[in-house]
Amino acid sequence: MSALPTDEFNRGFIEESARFIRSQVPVAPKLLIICGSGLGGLADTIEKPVTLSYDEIPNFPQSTVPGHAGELIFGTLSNVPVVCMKGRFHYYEGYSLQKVTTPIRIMQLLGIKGLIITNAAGGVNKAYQVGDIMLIKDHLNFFAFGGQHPLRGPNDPQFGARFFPMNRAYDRALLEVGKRAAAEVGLANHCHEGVYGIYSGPNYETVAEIKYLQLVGVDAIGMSTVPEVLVAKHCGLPVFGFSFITNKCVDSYEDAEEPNHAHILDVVQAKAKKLKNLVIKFVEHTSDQWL
Ligand SMILES: O=P(O)(O)O[C@H]1O[C@H](CO)[C@@H](O)[C@H]1O
Ligand code: HPA
Repeated sequence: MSALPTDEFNRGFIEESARFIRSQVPVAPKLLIICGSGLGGLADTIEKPVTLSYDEIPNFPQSTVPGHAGELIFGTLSNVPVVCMKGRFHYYEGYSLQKVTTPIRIMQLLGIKGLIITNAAGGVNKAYQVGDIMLIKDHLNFFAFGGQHPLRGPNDPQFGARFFPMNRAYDRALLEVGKRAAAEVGLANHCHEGVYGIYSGPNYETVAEIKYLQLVGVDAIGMSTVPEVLVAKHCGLPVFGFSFITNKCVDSYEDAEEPNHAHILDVVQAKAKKLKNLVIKFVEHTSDQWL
């Protein structure tokens, strides 16, 4: 009989990874920070860092995308024990949605109390400019409309309930803190609240697809984040997320501009310091919640 995709998502499998990490890391993390494409520099701000390479950890997926180093960085930020994932996994890499999201479950077993999730995304909303940030207030999960879900298969009630709400997936109070933190680091005029849409990739969108996304209310489009947020919400973790707008999506046949991953990484690099400061401020303002 062929294995269910959930075989790689079950408790025994994930516990093996968690046990290994516990044996290597002096302090259990309270907060997980997932770094989007090129955003690995967010981990530079972590104090007393301890690095584990993904290839050392049993059952952990491997990063295959440029701009995703493939390392876990443990340490503290504003006295909060954190772990930063320098490198996330995407469905287009060939991983199942279960595999893409196993790190969330592993970190939940290690005791995290919340998730900060980041990504590089294309600006679908015409008002968004390259270099802006969008605090994620909601998402459109096109995978789910097609019946693809990381939680398809037997439910493990020790992680969460079979059926669970997503209408407040992106914590409203944390979003307000994010807004305040953005203003404090000088991003007030470059900060939006919006809806993230997931596209499978690996190609960027066609003009017709961008026009469709504009119609259905997507503000920024990327190829990640949604699966991780689903699994985080399933196990009860509050989520704060932001997209960094690396390119304006092309919605006209007259426009010869083409999105390009190397360029996207350069754009992130240019704003890296402000984004780091944003995360530092956010953790500073919310530290009591995680300890
Ligand atoms: O979502 P992150 O991992 O930031 O990466 C984004 O950047 C890549 C495309 O340039 C895609 O993987 C897209 O999802
Ligand atoms: N589309 C999809 N994913 C992306 C984009 C985009 O325009 N920019 C960065 N990640």
